[in-house]
Amino acid sequence: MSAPTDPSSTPPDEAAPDPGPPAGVSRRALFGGVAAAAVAGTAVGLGAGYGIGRATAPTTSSAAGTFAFTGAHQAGIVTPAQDRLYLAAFDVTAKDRDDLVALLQRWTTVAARLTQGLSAGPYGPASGPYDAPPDDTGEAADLPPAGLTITFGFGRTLFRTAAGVDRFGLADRLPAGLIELPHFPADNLDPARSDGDLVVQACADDPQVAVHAIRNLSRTAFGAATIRWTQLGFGRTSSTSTAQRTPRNLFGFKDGTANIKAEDATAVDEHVWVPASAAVDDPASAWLVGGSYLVARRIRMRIETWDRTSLREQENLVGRTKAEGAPLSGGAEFTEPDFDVAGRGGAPLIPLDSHVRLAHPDQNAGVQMLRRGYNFTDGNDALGRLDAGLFFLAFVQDPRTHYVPMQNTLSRDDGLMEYLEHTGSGLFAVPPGIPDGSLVVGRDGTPITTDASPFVGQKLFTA
Ligand SMILES: C=CC1=C(C)c2cc3[nH]c(cc4nc(cc5[nH]c(cc1n2)c(C)c5CCC(=O)O)C(CCC(=O)O)=C4C)c(C)c3C=C
Ligand SMILES: [Fe+2]
Repeated sequence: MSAPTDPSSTPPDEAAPDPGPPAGVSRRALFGGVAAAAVAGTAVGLGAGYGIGRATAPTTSSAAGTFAFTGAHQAGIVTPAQDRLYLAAFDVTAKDRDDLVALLQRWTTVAARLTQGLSAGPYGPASGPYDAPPDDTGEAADLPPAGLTITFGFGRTLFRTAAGVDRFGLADRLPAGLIELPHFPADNLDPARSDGDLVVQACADDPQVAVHAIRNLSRTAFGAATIRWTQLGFGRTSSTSTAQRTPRNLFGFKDGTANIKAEDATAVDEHVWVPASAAVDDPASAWLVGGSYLVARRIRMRIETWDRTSLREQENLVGRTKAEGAPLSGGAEFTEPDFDVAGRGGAPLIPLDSHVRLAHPDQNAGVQMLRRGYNFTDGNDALGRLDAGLFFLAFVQDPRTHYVPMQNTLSRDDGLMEYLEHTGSGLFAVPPGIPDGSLVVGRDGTPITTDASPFVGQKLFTA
């Protein structure tokens, strides 16, 4: 048993900000783990001042596996999709605006620490006052940061409850795009897997790191917010960078081929970030400029039926080959589909009810979305069928133009729908990032936040 720590002692990493370089102390410092030169992936490039920052292009320290927490946009959107997801939607129980702000401040501090490979609190899992619970739960103590990103979003009910109550004085800040999603044909949504006042998306290359993040944020929310629903995901179903290979979904098809890639700055600007012009028409959304909207849909896939479907039918439903992911009109994976090419019988090679035809920008007024979904399996039903599918996540500039029309088309006409059932749903406004250099770190590389520090979504309360 280790010796009790003097409760009156200063937490190890809460010394005054220091202009010297981060000393490379571990998040798991007390277990002698990974060096939190983690912060180095970004801080080294920033020089004196040591803001925890991100350059325009997403940066990571390959050695430490960290993504910067700050930047114009939150990490976890255009940063390369990691292999694992743990997402949690929360209901806010805080009674007033100040308590809500305090929660977001605490979350900002913890997220800044965790993403940089530090423990949730300054003492870590096995130190601090002996008669108090440790300030970190400990299950990630010996693990590397695993590229952890934590992304926060706000649901419509944060601004106005379903009954129309403005709990936090935010009703006049409800962005016009944060709509109540309509009922789509064949939706079978479970309210217990839908909506929420707040959402936290934790992505990492190690599931334990992602779970640790949500657990510690949930713990930090005690008395102010409770978990409403969660979703674990594995095997990302999209690539968000040209450097990534295209993964496969549970139907066995490559997924993410035609996704927006981070390197395509024009497409990202045009389809992902909320532009300044949005605030001209809708001043309530001014705080969201530089942010995005997150659409989350839990889509159960009828795996057993699919597995009894011929390869020909599978390919026709998707509109691409199963092996390579090439369009049925010919070429290789990244060849543009040609929807006009017809087969010998005169029918189009890419069927009219195929998924890629109906989801293609040509059929959707040119809109694109940044898909960032994950596979899931959540056990089985009473008939022994897997409760498995695709947890569809997409970041879009405006769900009214970039999601709802496409989902209506797919739900109505997509042949794939026979094999799908939408069982959960959420729409969240994702605020922009915290400016580079605005969170200070101390000598040991630890973020030091005060009541005056910026916090995620701050503009919602001030702008
Ligand atoms: C509303 C948007 C979409 C939902 C919901 C959706 C569900 C879904 N998709 C697949 C499998 C594939 N989707 C593919 C492409 C694709 N899908 C969407 C949108 C939604 N998918 C778009 C915008 C695109 C790109 C279309 C294009 O520009 O060509 C593909 C092909 C490979 C790829 O480009 O990613 C597959 C395969 C499943 C299984 C699914 C629900 C469970
Ligand atoms: Fe799709």
